Amino acid sequence: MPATKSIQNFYINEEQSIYLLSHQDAKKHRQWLNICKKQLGMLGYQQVEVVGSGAFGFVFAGVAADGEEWVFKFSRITLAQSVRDRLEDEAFMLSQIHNPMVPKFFGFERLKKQGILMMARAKGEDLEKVSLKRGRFKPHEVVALALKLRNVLVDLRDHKNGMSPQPIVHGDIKPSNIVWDATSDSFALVDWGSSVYAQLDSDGQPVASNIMDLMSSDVSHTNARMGDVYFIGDEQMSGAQSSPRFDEQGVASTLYALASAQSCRFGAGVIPAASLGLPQEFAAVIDAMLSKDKKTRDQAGDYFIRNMPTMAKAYLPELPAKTTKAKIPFWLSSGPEKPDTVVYSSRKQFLRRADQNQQLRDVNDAQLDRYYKEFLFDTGDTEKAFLASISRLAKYPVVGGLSFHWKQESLFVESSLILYDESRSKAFTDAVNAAVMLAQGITQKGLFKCCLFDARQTIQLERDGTGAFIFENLPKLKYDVVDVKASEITRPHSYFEDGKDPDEQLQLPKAIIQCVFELNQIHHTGCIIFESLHNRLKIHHYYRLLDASKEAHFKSLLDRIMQYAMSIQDVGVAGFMKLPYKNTREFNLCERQVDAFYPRNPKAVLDAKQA
Ligand SMILES: Nc1ncnc2c1ncn2[C@@H]1O[C@H](COP(=O)(O)OP(=O)(O)OP(=O)(O)O)[C@@H](O)[C@H]1O
Repeated sequence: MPATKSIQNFYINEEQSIYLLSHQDAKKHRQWLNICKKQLGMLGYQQVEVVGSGAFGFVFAGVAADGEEWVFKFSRITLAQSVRDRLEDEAFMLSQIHNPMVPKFFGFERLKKQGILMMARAKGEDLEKVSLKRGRFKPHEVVALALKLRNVLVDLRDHKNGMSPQPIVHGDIKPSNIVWDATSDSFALVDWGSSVYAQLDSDGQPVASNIMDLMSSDVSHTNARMGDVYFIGDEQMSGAQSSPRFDEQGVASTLYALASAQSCRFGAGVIPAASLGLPQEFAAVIDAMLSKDKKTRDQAGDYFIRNMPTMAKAYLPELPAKTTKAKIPFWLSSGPEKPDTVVYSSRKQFLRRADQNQQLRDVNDAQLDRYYKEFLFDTGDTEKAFLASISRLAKYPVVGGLSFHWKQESLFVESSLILYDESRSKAFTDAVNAAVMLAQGITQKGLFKCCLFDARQTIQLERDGTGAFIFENLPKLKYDVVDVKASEITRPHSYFEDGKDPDEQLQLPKAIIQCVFELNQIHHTGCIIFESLHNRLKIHHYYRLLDASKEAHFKSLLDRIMQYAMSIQDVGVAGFMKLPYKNTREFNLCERQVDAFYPRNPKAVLDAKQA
């Protein structure tokens, strides 16, 4: 497609809420997205839209003049050249695969440093998005998907170069890389950026598909690429030679994540597949595929490939849905605009504790978020799964706070969560429950807290050359008012006073602390985080006043906090969170959730229900 030559100067920013970028960066980011859209429009593509973004790129879609739907994948220009070159490798692998489950390759262009991969658009939505909307997938859905994925694995293993076997490894199978169309029930496997020709077959024997491989002296080295560390198996993680086993692992992780409403594989020790109401044989295979023991994993993988067609024939009618109760309460709220949720947590401290090799010691805050995935290596699986479950909560339009306190034999959870989309209640309940169950599986004593706020409301003030803040009118801290029954107001409520957080290095002016102390006398929930940088100050916050009679006082305190914030000179982060009641819920620690399988005789269950 030579016409793409006119697309120039693409720059894609780091992935974060656009509302947290500086005003200038946000403007640049929007401008670039608009340039992309406009350029694609000028090339004759219509209905151009952003359909996805990942760690490596940005994905646009548009409809060509002949009605065909195209996808354009741009690599992030901020990444190292070697990483950006992967887009060309991805284009090559995609061009090699001809499978109804893989989008057709259209072309690859390089414009200055910017690569653009063009391919057919897969119909539908990726399964991570579907999972966030629906919560736990139903047993028959998981089993049907398992059969489809098993068939893809077989196709990839059977790939040939002419007459010689040349198995392909996708290397990054996970929910967000599977696009599903509900109407036609069609699936597509996207993102071939980690794909390679397998070096070993599933029995661990070298694959010598061409003479070059045989002559290569480098056969002991891996050609494998890193997939998403939340989904790949142990061998791919540890740099073993590439083999079809990698994708078996991706498939097992994907099925597990969708069945359990999580965004990773690491929770399987605490919330095993055997506890998810799946058919017993199927659950056992998934748990064994996720096992720590290679032999068990491989045997289960073989069993999965061999027996999935039979397992998928089982009669799995949808059973009357039991309403799942949220283990911790949340409130529903509606508003004209949904929050763009960002989570701010004490996970750095939490991670540092689990970081035995002390690799995190020298990492500053901003970097830590970026390198977070890489630093997961030394953390325990359940801790990883717990942190991933908290990140999953932030994918919902929600504000609030959570505090998990592990003491002796119990876990205490204080919470205040407000969800701004009723249609997501069920899915959010599943996500919250997964977070609590994972927390129950953590044995180390300690405290973890997080605030979820709306990045759209974040106040940003730039400093001038002297360090003074630039503004015409001092922005105001916003709040909602919800008048709670008087009887509830008398209940004791907690304040965020658990000592100094080592992650919060910012020294706040005493006057601010005094105001926060006074605020604490008024019944409310909320959080405020001051993030002071050299050139600007960000104030993330949400406030919900629960005693309308105190509004005047409440408002004046918030105004005073803003005034005193103008004297912040120090650099760092500090914050306060206020939850409505102390120790909202107490849970037993629980190493592993109990077994729960799909009934052996579902008809009997249905008949009993009808009777
Ligand atoms: N051909 C396609 N058709 C439809 N949607 C697509 C297609 N390719 C990508 N997408 C969408 O774009 C998203 C991001 O694409 P992709 O996974 O290729 O990017 P990435 O930067 O490599 O992501 P990651 O960091 O997750 O590896 C996908 O999750 C999917 O929703």
